[in-house]
Amino acid sequence: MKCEVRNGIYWVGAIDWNMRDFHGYDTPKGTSYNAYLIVDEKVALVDTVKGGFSEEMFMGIREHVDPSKIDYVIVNHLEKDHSGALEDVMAVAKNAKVYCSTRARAGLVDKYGERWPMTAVKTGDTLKLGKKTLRFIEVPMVHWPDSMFTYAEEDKVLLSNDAFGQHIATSQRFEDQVRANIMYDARAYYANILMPLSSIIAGTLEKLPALNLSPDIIAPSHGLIWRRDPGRIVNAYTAWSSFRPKEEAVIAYSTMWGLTDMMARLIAFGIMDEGVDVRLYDLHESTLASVMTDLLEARAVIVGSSTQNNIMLHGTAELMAYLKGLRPKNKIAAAFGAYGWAGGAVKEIDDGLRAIGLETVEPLAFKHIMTTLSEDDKKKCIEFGRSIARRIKGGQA
Ligand SMILES: Cc1cc2nc3c(=O)[nH]c(=O)nc-3n(C[C@H](O)[C@H](O)[C@H](O)COP(=O)(O)O)c2cc1C
Repeated sequence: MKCEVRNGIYWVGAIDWNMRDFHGYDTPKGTSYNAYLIVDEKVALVDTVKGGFSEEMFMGIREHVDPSKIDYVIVNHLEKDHSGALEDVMAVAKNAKVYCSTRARAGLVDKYGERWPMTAVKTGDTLKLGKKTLRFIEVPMVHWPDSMFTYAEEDKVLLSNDAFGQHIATSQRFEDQVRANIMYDARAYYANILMPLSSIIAGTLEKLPALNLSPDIIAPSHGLIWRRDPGRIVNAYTAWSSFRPKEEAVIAYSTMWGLTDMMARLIAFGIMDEGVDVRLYDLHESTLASVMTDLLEARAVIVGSSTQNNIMLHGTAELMAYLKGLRPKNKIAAAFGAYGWAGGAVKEIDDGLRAIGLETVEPLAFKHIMTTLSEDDKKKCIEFGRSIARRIKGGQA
């Protein structure tokens, strides 16, 4: 498949239509591994693909050059979905030299030894290919300590590796060619992979103007390339990394016999009554990834579970572990749920939300052995939702 990104810069990646779980994050739409070939007097390959997809990448490369003619392989990131085919490339491109960050070099030496000539580069270092210049920008922890961007200076193409990506497999390569709203997929990717790195990402974004980067095209290592107004995705990252919230709430809960579900629905009514958007997820029916995608922009997260054997149900426990790792910030948080005798789940959730550092409100728990709520309890649920919504809007709870 031929795809020119701009002036001799080609997409030569692979499409993984069937990828459904990416290091534990649900990827219902699959993904792509984007490698880029830059053809000038010298030929550079920026990133490779996941192991097992080498032939698809070589087919793309052969559309433009004989793979043995590759002079440089730029490793923007060590992770196996990008460097998995490096060994295959180096076996064919016998004279190629590897360029990567110092940390990536250490990782490559660890795995492969000093098998190939490898040059460690730092921010501002350049590599001349002829008319084209590649500039390297280290971006540690966007996504791993070794991560790096490569900027094709004259063509204003930023090869951003894991930043600005989306997990989606499509027959098109550019975002402007796709009818679906890719911003949702970009948000899902950010929420489930990059959220815990937000303060570092915010700091990196602040530094970019001083580096004099003004990309016309942002070409990430997963999903579609941003060609139409790439500022949109940069602005979205600025908002996401600073946890700038919208007036929205997410309710996520688990239930055995439906009482906690009833509470959740009534809390949602209260939130809606105040004119605030809410989304509700039964955690035994929903993916954690979809919850996190909405939670990223929501001002409030309301987590529920009934008590089973003194603790929360496993669906909620999984969410709490997921939240702990992804470390959301700037959120109002509340716990709720039903129990039959001594309870335990709601306190456990409340303690967990506090430990994450969220702004918790007084939890709501009802003791009911039978799955029904009194009229008074129903009113309490609605008022619980209303008070959270008022807080979301910045007024008094
Ligand atoms: C298998 C099982 C174990 C339970 N364990 C506890 C428990 O340890 N402590 C408690 O207070 N209630 C316990 N309950 C009672 C439920 O928490 C109670 O019925 C609650 O109202 C159910 O809410 P739900 O319909 O949202 O699941 C248990 C119920 C079941 C079915």
